Amino acid sequence: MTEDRTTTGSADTTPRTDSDDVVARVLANADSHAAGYALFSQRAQALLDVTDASFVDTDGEQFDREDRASLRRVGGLSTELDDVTEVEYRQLRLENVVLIGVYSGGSLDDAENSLRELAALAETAGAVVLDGLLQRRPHPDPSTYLGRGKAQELASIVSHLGADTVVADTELAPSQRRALEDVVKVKVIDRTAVILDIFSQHAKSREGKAQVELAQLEYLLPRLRGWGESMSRQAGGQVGGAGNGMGSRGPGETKIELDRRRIHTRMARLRRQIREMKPAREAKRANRRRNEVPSVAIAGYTNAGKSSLLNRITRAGVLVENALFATLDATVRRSETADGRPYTLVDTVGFVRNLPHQLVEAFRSTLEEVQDADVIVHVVDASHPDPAAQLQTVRDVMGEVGARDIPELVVFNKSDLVDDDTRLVLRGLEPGAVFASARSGEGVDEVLARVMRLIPDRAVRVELLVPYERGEVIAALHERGRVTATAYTEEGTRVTALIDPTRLAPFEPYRLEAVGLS
Ligand SMILES: Nc1nc2c(ncn2[C@@H]2O[C@H](COP(=O)(O)OP(=O)(O)OP(=O)(O)O)[C@@H](O)[C@H]2O)c(=O)[nH]1
Ligand SMILES: [Mg+2]
Repeated sequence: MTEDRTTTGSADTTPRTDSDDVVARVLANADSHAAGYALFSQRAQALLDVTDASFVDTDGEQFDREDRASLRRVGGLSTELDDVTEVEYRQLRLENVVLIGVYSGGSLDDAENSLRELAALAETAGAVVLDGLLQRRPHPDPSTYLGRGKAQELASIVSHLGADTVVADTELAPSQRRALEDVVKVKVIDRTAVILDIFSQHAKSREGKAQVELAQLEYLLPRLRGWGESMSRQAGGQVGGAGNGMGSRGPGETKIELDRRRIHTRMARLRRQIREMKPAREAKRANRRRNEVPSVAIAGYTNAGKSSLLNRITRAGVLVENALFATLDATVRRSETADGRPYTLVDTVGFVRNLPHQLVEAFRSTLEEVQDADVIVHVVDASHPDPAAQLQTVRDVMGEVGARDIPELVVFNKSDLVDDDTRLVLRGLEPGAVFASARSGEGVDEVLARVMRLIPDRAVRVELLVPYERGEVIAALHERGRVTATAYTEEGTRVTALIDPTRLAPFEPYRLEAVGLS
C-alpha cells in the first residue's frame, strides 16, 4: 500500500525526541505512525508493568471509597515535572493515573459510571488506573477544577500512590489544567486527550488517520495559548507594546504565531486530503449498492462485544480486544443467510458518551456504513451498569446521522454474565431484544434467524428450461436459490425458482422469455 506521506527525519517511534518543540513533534509523529502523538506508552507494556495482580482486573469497582485503601500501591516512577507549562504533549510514560471528576446534586451514580468509563478509556490507552476521586460541588472550580482543598488532597494521594498523571473526567480549560498541575505537581490531562490518544493509536485507514490527526490539531490549537503566553513573557514581548515587531515576520515573530501557522497549514492539507478521499469511499459504497448485496451493520456502545459477535457469526478473526475502541474503522465481511442470500456484515466503531466534539466528524465518517445499512444489529452489553443510557446514546447519534428508520435488532450481549433478574429488567427495557453471548454462543442462532428475516428479500422469480444433460445447472440452482416448482417436459426440466439477482448470471442462458419478474 502506498501512502503519500512525507516522512520526516524524526519519523521513528521512539517516545522521546531531543526536540522540545511540541508542535514539531506532534506533526512529525503524525507522519510517522498511527496519527499524532501518543500520550500513553504501549498498552501491552503498561499491562506487563503491573506487578500487583489485583490491578490486572480493573473493572471499576476500585472506585468505591472504602476500597481505596486496598488499592494503594507504591508506584516506581513518579514523573517530576520541572516545567509544568509544557507537558501536554510531551511523551511521558503515563502508566499510573488517578482519575478525578466533579458531580453536582443527585447524579452520583451517573458520575461513578462516567468515571468507570474513563477508567476503561485510560486502560485502553495503556495506563494503569490507581484511584478515582469524585468531588460533589455545583460547578467545577473555575481555577483548579476541584476545589482548592480537594486539589491539595489530590496532590497528597498522587504522591502517595506514585501516580504520574491525573485525568479529569471533563474537558479542562487550558488555565485550569495549568493551575491544577501547579498544585498536584504531575501532568494533568482530560478525557478528550485520552480519547484522542486512543483514536490515534487505533485508526487504521488513511482517512481514519487523517480525521484523527485533524481532531488532535483542533484540540491542540486553543491550548497553544498557554505556551504562547509564557513564550511572549520569555521573549520580553508584550502584545500591543512597542517592542519587537508586531507585524514583522521573522525574528520578532513569537513562537506561538509560528506554531499556529504551521498547524493551520497542516490542517488545511488534511482537510484537502479527506475531501479527496471521499469520492473513493463513495464509489466503493455505490458499488456495493449496485451489487444489491444487503448490508447489516453491527453498531453499539464501545466494548459491547460487537467485534466478538461478528467473529461468532463469520469466524472472520476481526480484532477483538478488551479495550474500548478496539475497532476504529469499519470492517466489512461477507456472509450468507440460511436460505442462501448473500449479505455484508459491517463492524463499526463503538459509541461513547461525551465524545469530544473534535472527534465527531472522524466518528461519523465511520458511521456512513451504518447509514447505508439495510439492518442494524444494535449490540448492548447486558452486564453494563447502565444499559439504558447506552441504548439512548447510540440511538441519539443514529438519529443524527439519519439512520433512525433502518430496521434495528437489539442484542443484549454478554448474557453469560447476567442473572435472571437482570434479564427481566432488560426485557422490560427492550421487549423485542435477543439475549446472546458471543462467548458461550447462546442466542447467536436466533440473532442470525432474526437478521435473516429483517434483510430485505430481493429474490426475483425466474423460470428456466434446462436440458436433461445439464443436470449440474439444476443442482447449482438448488444451491443458490430456492426452487419452488419442477416439471419434466420433452425439452428438459422446467424449474421455477426464487433467486437473488446477484446470483442469476450463470442461469441466464436457460431463462424462459416472458417470465414475469414480480
Ligand atoms: N463474558 C462475555 N464477554 C464478552 C462477550 N462478548 C464480548 N466479550 C468481551 O468484551 C470485550 C469487548 O469485546 P469486543 O468485541 O472487542 O467489543 P466491541 O463492541 O467490538 O468494542 P469496540 O470495537 O472497542 O467498540 C472483550 O473482552 C470480549 O472478550 C460475551 O458474550 N460474554
Ligand atoms: Mg470492535
